[in-house]
Amino acid sequence: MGRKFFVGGNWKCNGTTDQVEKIVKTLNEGNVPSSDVVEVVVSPPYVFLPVVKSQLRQEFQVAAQNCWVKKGGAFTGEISAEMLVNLGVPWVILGHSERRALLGESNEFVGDKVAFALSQGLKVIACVGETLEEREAGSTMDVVAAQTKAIAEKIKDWSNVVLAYEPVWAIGTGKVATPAQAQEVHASLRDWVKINVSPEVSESTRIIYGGSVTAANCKELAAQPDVDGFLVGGASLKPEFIDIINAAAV
Ligand SMILES: O=C[C@H](O)COP(=O)(O)O
Repeated sequence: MGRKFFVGGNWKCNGTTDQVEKIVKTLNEGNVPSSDVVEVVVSPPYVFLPVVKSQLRQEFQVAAQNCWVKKGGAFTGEISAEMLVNLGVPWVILGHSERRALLGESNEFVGDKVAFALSQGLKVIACVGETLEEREAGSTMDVVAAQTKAIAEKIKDWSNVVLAYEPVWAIGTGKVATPAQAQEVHASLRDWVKINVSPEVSESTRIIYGGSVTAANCKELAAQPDVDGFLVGGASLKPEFIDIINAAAV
């Protein structure tokens, strides 16, 4: 199949310069598989991107946690895709559920952002996932499909996209999806992409899981055939992130 395992660390809105440098030191000293085996991307807050990029071991990459939906200009407080490219930041996380829920980002807005970021040369970690209410109502796959469709309608080339399935009820709650729950949604999502985009894109696109991933649960999740990696929040700030990077290594 050849989908390289992908581990993203989303630091969210955390850190001081000292803390960030400490995390980078831990990452730099960690024993991890070669970048041929695992792709590692860490996502500090915007303001720390330059320092992290300059200090981080070369085989690890950085991602921004968001970017503006179109070309920069009179958009106070926003950061444009062109600026990230200019800084040499290769990746951006888009559509994270915290932004969807707290900042009202709609499926369509996220689709537009993904399309614009790709057009500028960024690689995108695009997040989808259902709330607890939606899961309990049995609409998990409808929600995930609608979020993915809004992206699929706006892009043609999926080679620079990683899909992150992050059930909202599992984010920061310690309530991780079981390996079977994660596999079920990942397989359905891969199927959706096969039918609605193409079999090739479905085969090659990495679908990673996010939501209370820790050193303790990552191996079992990583063993699922359609789990191609992780997007880690809380645990990416801790030394156990190194264990998570090693999750797929046998
Ligand atoms: O982007 C990462 C996710 O929101 C997961 O966060 P968490 O690992 O703290 O649950």
